[in-house]
Amino acid sequence: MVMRIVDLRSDTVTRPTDAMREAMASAEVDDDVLGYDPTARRLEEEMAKMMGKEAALFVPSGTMGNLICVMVHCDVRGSEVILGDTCHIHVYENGGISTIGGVHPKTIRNEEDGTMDLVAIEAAIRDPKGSTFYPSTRLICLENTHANSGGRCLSAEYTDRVGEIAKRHGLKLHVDGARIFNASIALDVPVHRLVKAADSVSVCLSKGLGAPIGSVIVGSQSFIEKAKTLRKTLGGGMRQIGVLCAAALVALQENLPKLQSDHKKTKLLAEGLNKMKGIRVNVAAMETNMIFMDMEDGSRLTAEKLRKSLTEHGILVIPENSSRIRMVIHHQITTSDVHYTLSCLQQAVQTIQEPCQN
Ligand SMILES: Cc1ncc(COP(=O)(O)O)c(C=O)c1O
Ligand SMILES: C[C@@H](O)[C@H](N)C(=O)O
Repeated sequence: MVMRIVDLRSDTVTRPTDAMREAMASAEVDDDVLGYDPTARRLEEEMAKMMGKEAALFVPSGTMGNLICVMVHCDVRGSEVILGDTCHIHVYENGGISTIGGVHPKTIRNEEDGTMDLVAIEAAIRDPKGSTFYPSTRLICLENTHANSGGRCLSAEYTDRVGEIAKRHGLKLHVDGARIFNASIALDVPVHRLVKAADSVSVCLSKGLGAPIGSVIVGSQSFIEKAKTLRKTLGGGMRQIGVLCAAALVALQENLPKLQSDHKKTKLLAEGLNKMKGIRVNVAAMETNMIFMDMEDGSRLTAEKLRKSLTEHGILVIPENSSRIRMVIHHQITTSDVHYTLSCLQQAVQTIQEPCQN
């Protein structure tokens, strides 16, 4: 029996559309190491223009995009980067900025809305006079949207303020913009305005945009030239990458306009979940395409029990911890999938909480 699958694990799970596969098959390609791949060049020019930066570079993943950006900015031994304690670079990238980049992380608590307190940022900057003992601060990293706070958006004004702090202290600013397009749509602010203060941005093509692979980093011409060399050093120099970039160009065309509806489906799901006994969702905080669904104390509900029950109905989710499940909406989740998820979850909640009545 073919089971209905509703994959809410992440927005990284989308399958390439037929249009993407056709574009991949017919992509114009060349060797992007010996020269440049024409389709990659088209994507990079398009992304640089959209982000309001001089140049762009296709990279195999967001993790490599962030690593390259941090390493280009922090190219002096003993460098330190200020970043959030729950940001992706610090939590999910295997400590690559340290193990490979030799860069020291200085974490600051991420607030519930994904920001870091501006006073705390400035206070964390090392005093250059203390260089006998201290690493030297060279970079501040932000993440927009901020995944571990549930896809919360950082405003352009907040990013500008962090940029002013960076400039005042001769530092650079990197934005992990894996889901920057979600922030742009949710805030109704063009992406180039959101990242105006940033010296570099890493943008995922493989998340809400639905491309099968890859990210693009953007920055100044000289920054991207250094980034290209470092990409090769890290083993990311790729040959006929037009096959991949062609899919990303289709994704920009096809799926960028769908992000608004992803957010609408997220709200529909969040509001439905929040009505269930023993379940809590901070609906107002679900600003983009992610939901954190919390189980109330004493509700007999656990993330594992609900995950197991949902999986039996073909609904795939990832628990954040024993009493929280994350659900991520993407363009291959339909409104009917949202209603199906709500009805399966209602049934599971009922069964777990009132076993004797079933
Ligand atoms: C905020 C954020 N930054 C960076 C990444 C890394 O992207 P990738 O999985 O392509 O390495 C992810 C997740 O995938 C992410 O959620
Ligand atoms: C887990 C993390 O690496 C991924 N970016 C996600 O949000 O699914």
